[in-house]
Amino acid sequence: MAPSTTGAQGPTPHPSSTRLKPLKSPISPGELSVIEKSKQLAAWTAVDEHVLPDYRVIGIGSGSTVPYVVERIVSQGAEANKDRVFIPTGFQSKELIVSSGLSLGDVDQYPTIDVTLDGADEVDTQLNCIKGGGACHLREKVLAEAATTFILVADYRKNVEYLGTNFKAGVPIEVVPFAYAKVLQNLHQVLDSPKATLRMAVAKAGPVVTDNGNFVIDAPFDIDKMKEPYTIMAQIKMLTGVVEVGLFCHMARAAYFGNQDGSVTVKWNDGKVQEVQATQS
Ligand SMILES: O=C(CO)[C@H](O)[C@H](O)COP(=O)(O)O
Repeated sequence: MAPSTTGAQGPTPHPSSTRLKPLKSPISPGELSVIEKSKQLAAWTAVDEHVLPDYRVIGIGSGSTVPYVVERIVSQGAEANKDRVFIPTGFQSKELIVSSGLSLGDVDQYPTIDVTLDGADEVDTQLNCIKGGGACHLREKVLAEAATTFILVADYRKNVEYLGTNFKAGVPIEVVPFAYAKVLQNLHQVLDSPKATLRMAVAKAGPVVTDNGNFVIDAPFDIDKMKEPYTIMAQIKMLTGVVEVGLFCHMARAAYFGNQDGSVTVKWNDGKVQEVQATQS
């Protein structure tokens, strides 16, 4: 967390901090692409069903769907949000919380969270998911586990039968930097992931460095292994030097997928699947 600066006049607000935003979405629906619209539908529907008036501690995940989660929470109004605290999963969600005028907290202050809403790279029929495309999966998993209810939000492309169907980059694995070569070797030689690679930064020379100062390895596995995500997750997690694995198994209560036709598919952890007409305003 960035330290807050406190002067004689009291705390100095974050430069992008504003008062709570007005009720209406700042983004006109006509300006959104089909994929963006489906992310928004999923996020809004999930917020309407799971961010309840008496909830006080709310976890905010990472990725491109999460801004719509925050947008919808803000639309619940200043009164609904005034006694709430929002816990981020990384730099992006911290900025979102602060710039929306919501109160920021951290999981070490609030180890019990009423609900955490987060995106996913892919979700299977049992609500196992791949996370970590944005390299935030360590904090994301902590906030998922700390939450009484963990909810996934995504567009229709992420709704699959088996993990690894569309998301081919592999399982994101956060590792301590000095152990990365050893873990890569383990993945290549022991866990049958010959294409596992260190994730490299795009606008910086060298590897991606997570919000926790660690590196990320992306490890693709055969579909047969991905059909048993808990097994492969446990095997990876046992490698010394691994901090966290971007496979979230048996954690989500429900997953909301926005569809191209404007409906939302809701998959529940008891196997129930619903098609709902999405929230439009
Ligand atoms: O796990 C994540 C970051 O670590 C994200 O939630 C995941 O990558 C989905 O992001 P997006 O909605 O942008 O596709």
